[in-house]
Amino acid sequence: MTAALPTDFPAATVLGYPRIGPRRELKRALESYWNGTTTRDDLLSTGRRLREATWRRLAGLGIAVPPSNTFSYYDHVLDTAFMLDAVPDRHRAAETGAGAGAGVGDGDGLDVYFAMARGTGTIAPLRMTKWFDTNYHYIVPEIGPETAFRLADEKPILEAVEARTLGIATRPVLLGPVTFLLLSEAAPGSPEGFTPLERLNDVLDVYAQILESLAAEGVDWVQLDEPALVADRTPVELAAVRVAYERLCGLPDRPRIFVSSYFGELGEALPVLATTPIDAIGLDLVSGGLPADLSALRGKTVVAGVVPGRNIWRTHLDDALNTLRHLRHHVGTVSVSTSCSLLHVPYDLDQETELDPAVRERLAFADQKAVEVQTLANLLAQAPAGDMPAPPARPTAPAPEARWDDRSPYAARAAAQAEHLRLPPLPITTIGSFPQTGDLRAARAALVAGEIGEEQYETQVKAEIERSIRLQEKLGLDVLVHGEPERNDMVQYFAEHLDGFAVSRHGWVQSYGSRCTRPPILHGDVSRPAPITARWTRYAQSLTSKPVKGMLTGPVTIVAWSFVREDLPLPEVVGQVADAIRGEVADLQDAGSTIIQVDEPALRELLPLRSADQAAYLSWAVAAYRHATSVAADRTQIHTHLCYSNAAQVLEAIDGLDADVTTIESARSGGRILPAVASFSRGLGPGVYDIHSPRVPSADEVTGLIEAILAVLPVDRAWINPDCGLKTRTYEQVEASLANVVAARDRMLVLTQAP
Ligand code: MET
Ligand SMILES: [Zn+2]
Repeated sequence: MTAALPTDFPAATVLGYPRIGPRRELKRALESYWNGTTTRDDLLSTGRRLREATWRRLAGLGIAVPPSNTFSYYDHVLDTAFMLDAVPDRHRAAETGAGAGAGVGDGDGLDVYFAMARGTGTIAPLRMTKWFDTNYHYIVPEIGPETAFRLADEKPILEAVEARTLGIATRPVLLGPVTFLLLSEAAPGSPEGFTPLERLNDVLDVYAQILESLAAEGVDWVQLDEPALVADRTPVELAAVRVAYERLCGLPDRPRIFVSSYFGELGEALPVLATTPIDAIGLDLVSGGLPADLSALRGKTVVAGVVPGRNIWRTHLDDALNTLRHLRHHVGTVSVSTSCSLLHVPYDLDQETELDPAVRERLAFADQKAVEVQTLANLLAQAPAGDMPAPPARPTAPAPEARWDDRSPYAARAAAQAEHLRLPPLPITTIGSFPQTGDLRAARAALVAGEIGEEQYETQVKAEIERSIRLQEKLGLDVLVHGEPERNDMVQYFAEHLDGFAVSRHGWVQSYGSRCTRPPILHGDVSRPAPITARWTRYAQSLTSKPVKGMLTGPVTIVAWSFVREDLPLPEVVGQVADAIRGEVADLQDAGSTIIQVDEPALRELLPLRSADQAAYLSWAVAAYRHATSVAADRTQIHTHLCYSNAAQVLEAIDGLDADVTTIESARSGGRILPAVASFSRGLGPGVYDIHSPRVPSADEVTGLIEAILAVLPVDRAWINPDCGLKTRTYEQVEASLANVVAARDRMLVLTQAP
């Protein structure tokens, strides 16, 4: 069957939509499936219901042809790897009798799929890392010279058919082949110098097959997402773009091809893409400006991303309309869309009945953005033809001058701290949070609902602090934490206690798999009306003679994980938050804390995608951190913590934070960061326990990781700790794992101190 004559691209569209469910239904369905309380059929039917609700909702809001295949049981990059059968051998073993041809689309392959995402009792998962400069994490596929690609999962086709059965025509969304390969890493054992992009032609065979099947199902348009093209790309990579789209466009029977780019400007990739025969091209006109030369786009449908897809402020409709009119004048055919998928914003502002109306009226969530897109398409249709000067680009603020009071040189601080703290060699610490028990979550919900009072809640928080302190003492850890039981989330907690922030009730966005965060809304000037954390740390310290670390979230991370006002330059907003955190450092120190940790796990996340912009960012980000921490006296030991990041890219900046001790995720990626951090001149704790998985590492395994650390770091600067906080684990897992960490460290000490 050949596709019917394809129709024009819809006048208004969104590039994607949240998938976790308006009430996080998918989160619940996944977690209960994983812990065995519900069946696979329960999970599959939740998936079906959420997809149907999405398509109906978008159609109801005026999005005539909503996107499909934007749903995922875990992550869309993982879906793509699975679809292509890029399944590492170690995960194939997790197959529970489903046999070859089992997909996620039909549910048969779910166990292998989840093994890739989360590991099993014995098999390590694939690596996970941040999706461009967002707080969403994707699973990193492993591709080798031998990976045998084939169409193993028909999910994109099944979803399009599923929607059509409901009477809704959709536009299937696929991760583009070039971005897929650029985000993949070489499978272990690949020859030196191999890059996954070398496998482009084989991957294209499968994409060709999918496009042909979609055409046969009567699909008019397919969307191929190529966000990797907004970062710096080599000539070889740009040539791959040409190869990919000439090949796919050359298929005799195919849907029309829309290539969307987002998170920045296409730059030198634009002329390459524009000279392939693709039918439509998507530009993110929120994070980037209009291309200087619009003539290259003539003859294509330009899908103009003028409605911000990843923040929650209303669109400036006048500016957006002017951009659209200018674009239409110069290129001809223009459709209106969001700047990127709406995956990164919450569902519906109408659910937020408790928000301050003055803040609320400035906001738009996913559903409101769909309406904005539709509104703009109508305004554009009514607007007379003719040129319109495009609104001037938002001025980029000059980076503020880096200012902080320097602490003494590290050697002097280290001596003062050694004298004061008297820690054993290879000290063991944790990253801050201890398991958030069901009881605690229930108590917090009861407090919010007014069912229990502050006092009762506080009693329960104190009981949790005591429980974690007792456990840490029993296990023999050296630097304790209070466990953060009073914090719902490491950013939201601070937002709730600082002026200038609002918090939403249902504003969840997916972070990874079933995990969501509820980013606070930073809408005004930030200040600290009263001290926040010192009293909890002081209480924990009253229970033990071991040092208890004070625990703070850094200014960059607080801003990175919030929705941030647009009317002030980002460095200025971060500077305001740094001031508030500096106040907390001072308070903790005054309350007797000898060790204070200021976490910056999001340091790399805000790193601009283009290398030309990176140095300026790193300099103001580092300055903010140093401003926040430099109030510490020499003998106060400052720790920082980073995770989820490809930290290698920002090592110099991490060093520039000048923290006395840096703890960093490492176990999850098998210690591959170690060679790069060996040059660190201060204390360093590469993680020896991957807390993302329920697995308990054996003492032997941890010993191996400590050995690898000591191969690159001197004993007197090495710290032993997990990869990240323990809040997502159970007490049982944590106790068993940390006991093995202590056993491994003790074994190592005997070895290193043997004569
Ligand atoms: C994502 S980094 C987490 C750091 C925080 N202190 C915790 O342990 O939860
Ligand atoms: Zn972390």
